[in-house]
Amino acid sequence: MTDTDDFTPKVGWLKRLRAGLGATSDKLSGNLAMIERRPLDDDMLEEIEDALIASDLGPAVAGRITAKLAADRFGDRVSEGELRELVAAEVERVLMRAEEPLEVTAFPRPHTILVVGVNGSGKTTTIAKLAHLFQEQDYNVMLAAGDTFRAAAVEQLQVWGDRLNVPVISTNVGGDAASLAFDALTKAWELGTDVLIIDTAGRLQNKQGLMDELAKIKRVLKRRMEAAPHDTVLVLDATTGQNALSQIDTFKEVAGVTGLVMTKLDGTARGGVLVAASDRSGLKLHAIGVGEKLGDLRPFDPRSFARALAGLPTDEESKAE
Ligand SMILES: Nc1nc2c(ncn2[C@@H]2O[C@H](COP(=O)(O)OP(=O)(O)OP(=O)(O)O)[C@@H](O)[C@H]2O)c(=O)[nH]1
Repeated sequence: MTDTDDFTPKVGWLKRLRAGLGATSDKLSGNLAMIERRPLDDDMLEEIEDALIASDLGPAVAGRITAKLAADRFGDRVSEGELRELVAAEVERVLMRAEEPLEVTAFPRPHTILVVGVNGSGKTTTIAKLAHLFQEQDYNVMLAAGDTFRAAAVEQLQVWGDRLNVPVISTNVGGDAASLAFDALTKAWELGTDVLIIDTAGRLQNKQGLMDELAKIKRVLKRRMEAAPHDTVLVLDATTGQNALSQIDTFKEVAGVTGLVMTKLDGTARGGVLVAASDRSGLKLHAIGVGEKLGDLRPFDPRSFARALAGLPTDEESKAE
């Protein structure tokens, strides 16, 4: 461990979540402020729907919120606060269905997690953060540097492994990712390691090549352990906005993704895309990232997230007042 500052964020998770979502909730508020101009009519409903879509919540979520407004409040003057409450309730409903932390359930061990995503999505950092989360729960962890195309990716994972005091299995650049994954699984099995997290390449420019490689990794893992990988997690960068949605479609196809992690929610006004992504994909949402430190990635409480996104106090904050 070289730098404890990497590990411990200085403020609590709820504050970090609110600060992280600040730009997103400011944008939403800005977009919705026009509601107070006049009573709710058809044009106003359309404007609200557009504003919700412009806030990245997605057409389906936007449609449900406006339909509810139309049914319950047509002709009324609705305050911005009331509208935010309605947004928070719908966002909470969507995220309640999706939220599910990664659990170490495999028996025998190791619980094997394949991590996929485009280069630059924050995959490597996310793997380190997940390892840290598991360590906090007293599980021991092994990492496999399966992005064998980029020396920098292998080195970066190795640096995190050293910091976390976690073994990193790697091979030479250009080496076979599937045999690396097989070796790592064998080693983790022999050592009784609880969790094996496997990094993968993210070269979307060669979709067929990537699909073949990920399919081969899975096939080879299954030869060693039928149930592996137990999770195939797609890492998404929230700052890419709607692009994240097309990445989900692609990686569902090439990798059989089972769940999502969304990073960099602190660096963007486009955090609403988390809601659209969950609603549209039906995938599990394991954790969100709101900063660069190891403690900045967590499973999350849908209600607190929804209220912070809508710019409303969370239950905890209301109680503290
Ligand atoms: N602000 C912020 N930065 C993050 C978050 N997650 C990752 N990052 C940063 O994003 C940058 C890219 O992350 P990496 O993990 O290095 O991703 P990469 O190596 O570019 O891409 P991969 O090939 O996917 O590993 C790093 O500087 C991370 O610290 C987050 O939740 N918030």
